[in-house]
Amino acid sequence: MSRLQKALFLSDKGYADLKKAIFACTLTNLAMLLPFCVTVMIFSEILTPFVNGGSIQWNHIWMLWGAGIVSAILVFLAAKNDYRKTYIASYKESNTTRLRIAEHLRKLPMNFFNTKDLSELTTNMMADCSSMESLLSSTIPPLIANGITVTLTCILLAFFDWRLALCVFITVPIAFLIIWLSRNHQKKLFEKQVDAKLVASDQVQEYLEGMKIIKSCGLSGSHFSALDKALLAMKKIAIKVEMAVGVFMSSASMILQAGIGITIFVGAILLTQGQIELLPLLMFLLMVTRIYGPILAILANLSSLLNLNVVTSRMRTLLTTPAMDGEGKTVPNCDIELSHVTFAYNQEDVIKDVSCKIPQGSVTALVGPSGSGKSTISKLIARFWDVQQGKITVGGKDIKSMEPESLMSYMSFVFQDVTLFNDTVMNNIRLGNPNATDDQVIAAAKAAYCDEFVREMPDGYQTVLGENGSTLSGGERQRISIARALLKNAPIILLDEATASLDPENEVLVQKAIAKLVEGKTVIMIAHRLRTVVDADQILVLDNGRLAEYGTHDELMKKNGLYHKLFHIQQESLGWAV
Ligand SMILES: Nc1ncnc2c1ncn2[C@@H]1O[C@H](COP(=O)(O)OP(=O)(O)OP(=O)(O)O)[C@@H](O)[C@H]1O
Repeated sequence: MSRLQKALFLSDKGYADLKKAIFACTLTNLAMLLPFCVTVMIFSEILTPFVNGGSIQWNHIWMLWGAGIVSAILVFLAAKNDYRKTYIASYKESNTTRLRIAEHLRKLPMNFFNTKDLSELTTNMMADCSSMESLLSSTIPPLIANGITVTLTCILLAFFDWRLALCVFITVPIAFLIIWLSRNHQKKLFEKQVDAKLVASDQVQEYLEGMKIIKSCGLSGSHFSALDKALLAMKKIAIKVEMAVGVFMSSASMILQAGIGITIFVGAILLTQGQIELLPLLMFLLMVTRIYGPILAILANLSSLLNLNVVTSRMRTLLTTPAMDGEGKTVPNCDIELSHVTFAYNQEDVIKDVSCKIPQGSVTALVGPSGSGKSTISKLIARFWDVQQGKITVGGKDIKSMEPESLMSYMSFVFQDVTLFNDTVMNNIRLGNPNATDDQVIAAAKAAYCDEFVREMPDGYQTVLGENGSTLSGGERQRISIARALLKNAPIILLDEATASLDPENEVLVQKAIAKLVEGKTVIMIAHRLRTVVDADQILVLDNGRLAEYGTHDELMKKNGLYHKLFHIQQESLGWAV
């Protein structure tokens, strides 16, 4: 893999396309020299009689006109090919990169998402990929193509008159030096700009997410000062970047174009000394006016390329973060065992030396005070995170050795916060099993008591739910998630007491749906209300990350420990109901 391919995170196809784009762009640049050469030749035909005497050769001029038309057609064809090869290929490649990032994200452990927020990842996938897109389409191919064209023109001019050619290019190294020396300053500013954009998009997202609070507390936009500040900072740094780039580019451009003056001056001396004739000198000067455009384009593209690292560093961090690996294993049964499991999200252990067995086909309830680690245990069993000490096995196999996807095929979740996608009801339920037919989806929806409310929607199962299904009630969302789980028909069900915040009518429907879902399955249930767990086969009582006690409801009540205490507190609070 070449350094450029590595630096730009290009796929093999993307790199091959980039090489084709550079070639196509070079062809266009060379083709564009043709009409110019024809113009110079026509000019020379017209001027020759004035300088050397004689008459204008009209047949030559008409032939050159014909050549001009042919060269214009060639330019058109080359530009069309160039456009196809550069822009279309770069859009394809950035699409591939976005999919690659999405695919990689899916395989990353959840602790990666603890350190990144949503807007940073969105920026990674959208803005950084767009910057790469523009590097691939409008920076790298023109940079290399212009480099080749300028070198060829330089050789041509040197053949014509090496002394004048030297005058033309004498300012080029100085212009390059200015851009090169300014690179650190530009890079720092560019980094600040990228950070400011990130902070601003973070603030915009927070502002939109907090709209309910902003409205309910009567806060106007200007009161949301963090957003104000972030947008102002972004504006300021954008102006600074433009000013800095503008100053360096115009200085480089000014020094570069001083080469025309030097060439005219030296040309005039050579003319007076009789070392060059007037007509060749005029032709030379005409060609010189064309050379600085591509060199300036190289300088502009070079400064974008020098900031390549800033654009790619976040993408590099993301794509080089090791994914959760493992083999696509099958397990002989669904017995789950935790042995001496210890886990910390950051520094402090939140699960401490927990060991327990969850036999296949049993119902296990996880209970304990808030923050005791119930959700964490269920997420560790699903391998959202890897444990730091001890191990978790399913069917005797360490889940660390199992590919997350194959482990996930044994599990279904029903959590309180249901995620729905901006898609039809049918497709939202089908997520449980992408291969399910419409009839199977509808059967699962019926079993989860969704059918009735779905049919009342404007387009029934084809109704688009909108952003996270905001038009549905909590109970309806829950039932859709149960329909998904029913469709998946996984042998292990993880339930986060799903009915906690529902009204009685919805609670009955959801409970009935859950009863169908858990039939004959291995169930792990996070319970906040202890009256819902009295029939569980075993209850694991967690206290500050430790397994304080376990047993059936009756056994635990007899122990007179934490469970007994929590149960009584809840019974009493039920009596307080207003
Ligand atoms: N993503 C996270 N990053 C860092 N700390 C976390 C994260 N999720 C949970 N914690 C911390 O881990 C501890 C256990 O949290 P967990 O959610 O597992 O408890 P819980 O018993 O399910 O709580 P609750 O009943 O309130 O839902 C808590 O101290 C919590 O603050």
